[in-house]
Amino acid sequence: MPIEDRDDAYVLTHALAKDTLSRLRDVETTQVAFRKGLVKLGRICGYEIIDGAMETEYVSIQTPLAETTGERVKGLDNVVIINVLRAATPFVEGLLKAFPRAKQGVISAGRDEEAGMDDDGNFPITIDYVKLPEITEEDTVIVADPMLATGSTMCSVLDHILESNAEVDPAKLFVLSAVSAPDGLLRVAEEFPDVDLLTVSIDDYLDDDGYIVPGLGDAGDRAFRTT
Ligand SMILES: O=P(O)(O)OC[C@H]1O[C@H](OP(=O)(O)OP(=O)(O)O)[C@H](O)[C@@H]1O
Ligand SMILES: O=c1cc[nH]c(=O)[nH]1
Ligand SMILES: [Mg+2]
Repeated sequence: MPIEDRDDAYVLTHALAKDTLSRLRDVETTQVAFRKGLVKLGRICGYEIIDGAMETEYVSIQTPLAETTGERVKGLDNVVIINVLRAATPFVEGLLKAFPRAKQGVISAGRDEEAGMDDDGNFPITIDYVKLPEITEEDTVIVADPMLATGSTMCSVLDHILESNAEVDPAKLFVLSAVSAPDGLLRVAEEFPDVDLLTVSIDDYLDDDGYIVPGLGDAGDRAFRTT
């Protein structure tokens, strides 16, 4: 089974996802390789979500030689992908290879690193820009952000998504990350019990600056070559 239920989250265990994440973790990985790795990981995660969480239906097909029965994935037109700027941009580029017809939303969210974490381990979050598509009851919504650390960003993002769609519950709501910290998973699960958390790795802990250890450093800085 490529998706394991680990209590805190569902973990995507595809060997290529682990391989790709290991390359992303390496401090020697260059900006270009890092960005390409996030794209690749997004594509693998997309395929795994299709395999593990979406249904198929039988369809009748006429090949050049005979009539036969084929299988198609249901609901691919009812997928919404939310890109949490900025680090999710290459990750979402990969996801879109699996869900090319997805509706897309964008939320620009940043941790106030200067203010730092408060005593409860949360960061102040600045949300600058929100543009979301309409979300319907048939939709599978995937909120993508490669890093889930304290969970402060994701909780703010989910507040915005759910407030802007207060009348409608989507069929499924996934939070997809590459690397998660136990604290962040717990916080999102407590505040949003109806959300399914998907991740490639649950790492060990957060350091005093709110970085995931062992983690991969600052995903936005590594992908965009800022410091
Ligand atoms: O769980 P949290 O403690 O909120 O941390 C996770 C957030 O931190 C990073 O974004 P950052 O604020 O560095 O913005 P960036 O993507 O522009 O680099 C990351 O992409 C997440 O959005
Ligand atoms: O470890 C972390 C934590 C937050 N954001 C990142 O990019 N990395
Ligand atoms: Mg960053």
